[in-house]
Amino acid sequence: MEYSMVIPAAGQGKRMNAGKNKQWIELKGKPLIAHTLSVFEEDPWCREIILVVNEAEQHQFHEAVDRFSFQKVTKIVRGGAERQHSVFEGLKAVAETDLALIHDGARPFVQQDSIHKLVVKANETGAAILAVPLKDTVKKAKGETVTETIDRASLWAVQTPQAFRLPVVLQAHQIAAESGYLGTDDASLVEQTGYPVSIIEGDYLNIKLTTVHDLIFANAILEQRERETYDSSGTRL
Ligand SMILES: Nc1ccn([C@@H]2O[C@H](COP(=O)(O)OP(=O)(O)OP(=O)(O)O)[C@@H](O)[C@H]2O)c(=O)n1
Ligand SMILES: C[C@](O)(CO)[C@H](O)COP(=O)(O)O
Repeated sequence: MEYSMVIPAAGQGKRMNAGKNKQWIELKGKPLIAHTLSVFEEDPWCREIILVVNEAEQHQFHEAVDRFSFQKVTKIVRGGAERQHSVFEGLKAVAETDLALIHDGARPFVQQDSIHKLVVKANETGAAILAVPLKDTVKKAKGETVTETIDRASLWAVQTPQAFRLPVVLQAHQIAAESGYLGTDDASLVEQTGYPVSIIEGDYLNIKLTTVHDLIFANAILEQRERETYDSSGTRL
């Protein structure tokens, strides 16, 4: 089962407050975006990657793709003001394919088994997302006063990749662009069309690096994975 991958990386990383696009923050000596691209470069099911970047950094992204030899990056396209606009530009650049996946450039830790479970489901249903059950209680508030506690039994923390038959997600983006609807994920646009979206339980380690605190978790995850890959004598397992 093959898929095309759209990776939006055209944000500014404002909440990270690093003074640059967080995609260039180095983890173990490698830029964040390179960690994310490696996942799909190494996935045999991934047939092409469309990288969506901001205009000011196009050259920098081309350099990174060459430096790390990301052969599957077939196009680097310009994003837009919002994540949704960037994704739409990426989808328009996808070559004819059955399945299009969309994955945040800021999520470097998604693992192949989660991706493949998602792809199998999306092949069946036409639309599927990765998510994890919420672990915290969620409340609504008006100012500093709680107004409602939401039953968390049916709540999920949504991740990416999100996987869709290409015509389904392209049409949803087209409709949203015409109506001015702005969603925080691509599945919400598909839901707006009435198309059912399936959930596949993912992995809590598939975090999105958004604020500086997430870098602590990121380095801990990398340390843990290194320990799993090498034994105490430094021999690769
Ligand atoms: N106009 C935008 C905004 C976001 N993204 C991408 O969408 C992913 C998820 O967005 P987010 O984590 O919010 O990244 P930023 O928008 O860069 O962060 P911030 O909101 O803190 O500025 C990121 O890989 C980001 O680069 C994008 O391609 N185009
Ligand atoms: C798409 C997403 O990662 C799903 O949780 C999330 O909505 C992206 O939000 P952001 O504010 O654009 O990072």
